[in-house]
Amino acid sequence: MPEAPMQGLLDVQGLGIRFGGLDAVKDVTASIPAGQITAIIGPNGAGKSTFFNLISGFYVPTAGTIRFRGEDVTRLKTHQVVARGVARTFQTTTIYRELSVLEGVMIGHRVRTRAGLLDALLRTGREKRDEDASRAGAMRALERVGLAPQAHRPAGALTQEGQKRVGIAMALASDPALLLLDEPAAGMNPDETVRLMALIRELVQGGLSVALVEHKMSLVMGLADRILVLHHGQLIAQGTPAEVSRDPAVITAYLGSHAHGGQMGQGVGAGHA
Ligand SMILES: Nc1ncnc2c1ncn2[C@@H]1O[C@H](COP(=O)(O)OP(=O)(O)OP(=O)(O)O)[C@@H](O)[C@H]1O
Repeated sequence: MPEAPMQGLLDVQGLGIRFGGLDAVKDVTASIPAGQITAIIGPNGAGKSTFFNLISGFYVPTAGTIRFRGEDVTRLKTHQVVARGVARTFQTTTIYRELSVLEGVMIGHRVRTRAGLLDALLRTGREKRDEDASRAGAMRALERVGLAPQAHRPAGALTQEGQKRVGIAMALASDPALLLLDEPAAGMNPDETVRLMALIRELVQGGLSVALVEHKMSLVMGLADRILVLHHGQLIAQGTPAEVSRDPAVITAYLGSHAHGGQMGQGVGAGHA
């Protein structure tokens, strides 16, 4: 496959990580463009989560480079990557049920950025100094996900959909340029999924760039501008949803995967692209 031109918001070159004898991600060269929605897909065990953990600074690669806005961020720690404008959500968000939604977003954000959990909970000097800025950032983030009116409710009182939005607000509170969403639609019903897609589109229209890992093909095909397809840790295809869904290598990869063959098969045949 020809190498992708290095002109994205985030570029990876020859990216790889080995666990023991296994190449979970191998020699991936790709770009995540600015102002678009990029989906990372692939059958079970393809390396999607690992790729995500690499580009968000949770894992240090054993090969290759990661550049964000042209800067080499390959070996930076997670909070340094966040500070440069990359933030991620998690499949399951830890909600502090007794705290207000606003406090939860503030703490969730701080834990992943500068102050540690103890700083945040014990309100050390550093925590207090930054609290006002943090509160304002958290409030802006809640506005962006439509939760401002619920800011002072206990987080545990929100619906599951509301709690998912809290997870997105936690990531947005650091005001990222690139938002990484880890299976955002997991556990959502079709109506909730449609509302989530509308929210992601709104965020992108507001200037954010988004990359997501997602199993739900209806969401991927209906939302993504660009798709990267991983299989056995390697990039086997990239392109628009229409291009990727008729790519023979992609179809073969999914058909060969017992767990997800049917799912991708429906996506390909149902004309979502
Ligand atoms: N920390 C780790 N240590 C050892 N092996 C790992 C680790 N993380 C992932 N792997 C292995 O790397 C491969 C890729 O896993 P990964 O979770 O990235 O795939 P995935 O595409 O996200 O899968 P799924 O769709 O099932 O979530 C798998 O074989 C997995 O067992």
